[in-house]
Amino acid sequence: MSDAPVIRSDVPGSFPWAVFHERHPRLVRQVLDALPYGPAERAAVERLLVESTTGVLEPLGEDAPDAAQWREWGGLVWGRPWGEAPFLWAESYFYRRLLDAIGYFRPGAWQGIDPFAPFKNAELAGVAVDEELVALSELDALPRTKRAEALLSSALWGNRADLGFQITAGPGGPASSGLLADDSAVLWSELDRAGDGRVCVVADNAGRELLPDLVLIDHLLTDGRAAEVVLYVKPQPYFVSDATTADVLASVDRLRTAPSAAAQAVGSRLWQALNRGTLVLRTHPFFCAPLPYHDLPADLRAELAGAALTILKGDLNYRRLVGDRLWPPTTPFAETAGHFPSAVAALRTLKSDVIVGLDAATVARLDGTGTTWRVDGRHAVIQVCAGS
Ligand SMILES: O=P(O)(O)OC[C@@]1(O)O[C@H](CO)[C@@H](O)[C@@H]1O
Repeated sequence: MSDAPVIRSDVPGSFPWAVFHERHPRLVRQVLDALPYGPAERAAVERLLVESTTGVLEPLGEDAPDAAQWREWGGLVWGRPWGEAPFLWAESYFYRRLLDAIGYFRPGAWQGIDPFAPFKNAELAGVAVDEELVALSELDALPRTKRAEALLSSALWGNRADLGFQITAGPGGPASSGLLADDSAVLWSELDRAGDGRVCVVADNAGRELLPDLVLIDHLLTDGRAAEVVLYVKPQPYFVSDATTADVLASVDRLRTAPSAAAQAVGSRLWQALNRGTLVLRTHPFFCAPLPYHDLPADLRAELAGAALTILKGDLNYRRLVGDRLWPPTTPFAETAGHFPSAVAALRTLKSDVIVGLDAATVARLDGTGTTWRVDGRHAVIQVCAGS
């Protein structure tokens, strides 16, 4: 076990503290403004905000379908201030309790209604998406290697389009300033080595991140880099814009009806791939669990073990892969990701304190800038832990 400190949200002024005390209050206002929830839901959401900033962790009611599971996942945290729980745990539980507050799992009018759908829909409908999809037609003219690089890059930087992050950083966030680690050559060689195996993609955000992810998946399938792609999505709304099955369907539809022949062709091929079973959508409750991937349950571990490569998208998946700890940033990536059941690639823009696999000169340069480089979304990594 590592002795790197587990990140918590009880240090005023820290990034995790700001998530609870600045990001969540804004998020809650936006959720309550976006849908006409009644007095009971509104009061429950307000109570959650007070509990999660100044109160102690209360378990789910016994009538919740996953109450027993969460009691077990919580272990000794119940009755403790939220900030004393691991940040990863507490943040995940916040989203579960938000669904509880708005009646997502309770029989009634709000059952199954995604509280984040208004934001996701607005993003998907935006003209910026049309412009991005029109640009797809330029890719056909590129040589194979350049096309693959461009698709990987847009799937990577698409991770900035995370609606939770934008609540505090503003739309689009600051301009990007580059890759801090780039194992993309290893990623492509892992795919080539595996020939026509199965590639798993663990999705992150819907909308402007999922669209380039889907275009990359189409490339893997049509370019002979994967015989089958399994796309894992969340079983329920989570971390604001995380993709669910409904979001994948909306994105495929957006592609098929886009004002760009190239985008329409991608959308049609993905539809056919779903029909044929070369593209498979899957989910698992563990994708909304408050735990690191080190604790993968046996069934999901076995499923992922069969992959030639698993691509994990985004910041939260990165935190779950390497462990949500204040690692020395020069800790080798393989030391923290080697437990994963298949070769694994992380495509992540930096939006939280966790980082590994950097060289000392890069860390010194970034620290010397005096910026919030670990959390401001301007930097990214492509890190790969190859299979044996
Ligand atoms: O996983 P994603 O969408 O890339 O990022 C999730 C995120 O916005 O939420 C967490 C803080 O709330 C951080 O891990 C990160 O900033």
